[in-house]
Amino acid sequence: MGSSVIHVDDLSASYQKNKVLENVQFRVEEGTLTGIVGPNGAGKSTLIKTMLGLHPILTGKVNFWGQTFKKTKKKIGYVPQRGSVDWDFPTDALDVVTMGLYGKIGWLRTPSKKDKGKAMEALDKMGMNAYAHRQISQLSGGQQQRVFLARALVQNADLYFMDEPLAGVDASTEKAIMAILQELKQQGKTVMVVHHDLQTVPEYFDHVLFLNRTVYAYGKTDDIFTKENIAKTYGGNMQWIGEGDQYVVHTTS
Ligand SMILES: Nc1ncnc2c1ncn2[C@@H]1O[C@H](COP(=O)(O)OP(=O)(O)OP(=O)(O)O)[C@@H](O)[C@H]1O
Repeated sequence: MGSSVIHVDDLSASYQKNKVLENVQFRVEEGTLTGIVGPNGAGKSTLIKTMLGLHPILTGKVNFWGQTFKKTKKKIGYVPQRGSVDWDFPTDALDVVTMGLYGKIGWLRTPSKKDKGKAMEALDKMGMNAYAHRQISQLSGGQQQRVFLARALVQNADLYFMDEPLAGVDASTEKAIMAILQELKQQGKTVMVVHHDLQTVPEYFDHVLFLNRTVYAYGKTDDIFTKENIAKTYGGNMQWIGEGDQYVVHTTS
């Protein structure tokens, strides 16, 4: 059994006076692949941002390997929501991926040939080597997402947070991204992914975090991905059809 990588205790966060996270509490074991699910506005993005020091903590504590984020941030990778990034920034795909190495090579150093080689390798892995010198604004949404994944790969972190990497991508990109997530897990890395499609949760994730302002359930998908937990987290808006491992979930509003 792996040891706990993430400890979140009594975490709350707000925007002005609007508390959007309250008493959030969970532990995540090393080498797990967790899907973070919950309705729109549940606080999934805010949870990640708060854990990574991008949004202030109102109360509570977040630890990685028993230490603060500041002390461990080099071991942590983050893939933000595609919509939150300025894609008009004039840079090409290779540069975006090379930036993933900056934690290691330092901001002031010009990337070496070897660094560029590593970045090319990651682009290749995501099927994007032909687009290395394409401006990022001229890539499709799915291609931008692949570039982001390549950037996370070169960072070679031990823990990854990804905010909806599968949103708006086609079936082949979804497959490519899931293969990478599985590979990271096989390497013993810990991955947390905000995910919207409840139907694919049992196939994609070994753990699931049900979030709606607070944690409704966290644990092994086999144990806690139940009709009851979905109903609790989503209110009356979800309908469960089928039995056993037939997960067919419909939004009714
Ligand atoms: N910058 C902001 N200023 C004010 N309120 C915000 C801001 N960002 C998010 N919120 C609010 O905080 C709550 C949680 O938002 P968050 O984006 O974390 O939810 P989410 O679960 O990621 O949603 P979605 O699934 O729709 O992406 C929402 O009510 C949202 O309106």
